[in-house]
Amino acid sequence: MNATQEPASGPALVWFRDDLRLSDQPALLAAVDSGRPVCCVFVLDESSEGIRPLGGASRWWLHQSLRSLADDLERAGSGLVLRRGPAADVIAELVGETGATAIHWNRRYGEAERAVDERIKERCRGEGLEAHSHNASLLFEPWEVSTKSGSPYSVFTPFWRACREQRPPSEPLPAVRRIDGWDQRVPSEDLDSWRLQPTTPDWAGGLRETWEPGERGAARRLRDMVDGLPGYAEGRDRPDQSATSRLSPHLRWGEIGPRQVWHTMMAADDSEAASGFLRELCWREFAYHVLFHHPRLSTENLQRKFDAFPWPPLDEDALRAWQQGRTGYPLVDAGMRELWHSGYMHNRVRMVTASFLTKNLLIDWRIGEAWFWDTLVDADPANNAFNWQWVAGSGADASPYFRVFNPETQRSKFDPDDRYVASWVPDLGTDDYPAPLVDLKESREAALAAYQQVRG
Ligand SMILES: Cc1cc2nc3c(=O)[nH]c(=O)nc-3n(C[C@H](O)[C@H](O)[C@H](O)COP(=O)(O)OP(=O)(O)OC[C@H]3O[C@@H](n4cnc5c(N)ncnc54)[C@H](O)[C@@H]3O)c2cc1C
Repeated sequence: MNATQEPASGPALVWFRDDLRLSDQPALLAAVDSGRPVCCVFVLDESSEGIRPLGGASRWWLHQSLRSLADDLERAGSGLVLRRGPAADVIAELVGETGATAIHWNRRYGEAERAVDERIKERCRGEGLEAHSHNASLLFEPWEVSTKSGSPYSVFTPFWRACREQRPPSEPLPAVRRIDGWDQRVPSEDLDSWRLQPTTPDWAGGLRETWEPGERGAARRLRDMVDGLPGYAEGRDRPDQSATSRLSPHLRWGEIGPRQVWHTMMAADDSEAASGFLRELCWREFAYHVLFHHPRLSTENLQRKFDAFPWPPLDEDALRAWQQGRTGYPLVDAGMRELWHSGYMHNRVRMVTASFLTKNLLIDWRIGEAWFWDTLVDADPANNAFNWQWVAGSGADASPYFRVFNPETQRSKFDPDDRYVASWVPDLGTDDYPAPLVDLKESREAALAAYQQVRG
């Protein structure tokens, strides 16, 4: 960074990350309120140590979301500078190029991301620049909720109770409508040159027809959810109904913040239904709480005794059948095909497909987590690994090891008329549909025998 710049003359940098919105956007609002001109930037960082590369569906989403953010910023009076590279170096270069005197960002909670932020903060301190971090993506930050003895929660229900007993999450901040944008041009890369979208083959048709990435799409989903709130409690477990919000990718990229969701729901007429919905939203908070305290969540068993789990050698054919939705179990296949087509899968079906992979096929949960990471539009650093470990039994407040979801029982319970299955598995009942890959009873018993070895 160039310490010879006149301190007061430079802009405030706003570094966008998982917070691609203009409303309830503390970093942006603080920069605007500081009275300095504002230079908005997004850095595609695929090379800092420990940063996990984005999956394919997330890359697609990010492309659309950045386009939408750039349009919204332009309407408000600012450009969006796009750069690629190790974030700490890129931000340092930008400070040098613009003479920025302050940097604002919203906090992230992964270990590698925090290390990058810390490096930048240290540099700023050394050079007399202001570095301000804010909370945009959680209701309660991981260090704000703890047990009476001061330790992190490892069980959800007391965590949820503690969240409710805390002061309510603060009100969302007003949307930024006018930005005094930094008018001296700095080079920006072309979004298309980042190749976040597939070209040939173009597998994103299903994503395009299903989603509207960006802040407007997120607000629309929230409005629809308020209208659908009365049906949530009963319908949320039913993949054949559209009872859930589908806010997850919007929350993942911060096109909407949880404070906005919380307060909108609290203002809704049906407080009981709202509370049921907010409980689910707090699973997201809990996953981040766990990620913060167990940074290797996507690679290490939370319960270390599971390190001794006797995973057999990987059966590549079985894995491929699961990925392609050709296991011969219609609910599993419907979920995996929905995922491939739309980048989404209903929560109940995620649990069933994950249980089938880890327990009926005895394939390591990390392999399933990686597939979801690549294919989900909501692939989330906390929620994905947290839930995989929950299903596998190795995680926090996890499903007990002996709980093996039976995909046929789940199908008759949660998709009683086969409407969901029929919409994704049109070949069911034809000669093209595969025979069952494994016997449910035998594979369940094999799983239980393997799990017995790590009980203790
Ligand atoms: C194996 C597996 C992997 C998963 N991977 C992800 C992931 O990568 N990203 C992700 O956002 N969710 C993940 N989930 C959690 C859950 O399936 C999705 O959040 C939910 O299906 C999103 O749909 P929705 O927005 O309509 O949910 P709604 O029912 O409308 O819930 C509202 C919001 O609450 C949060 N939420 C709901 N359920 C959970 C949960 N079990 N854990 C954490 N947060 C929750 C989400 O942010 C969601 O958008 C996973 C679940 C399983 C079983």
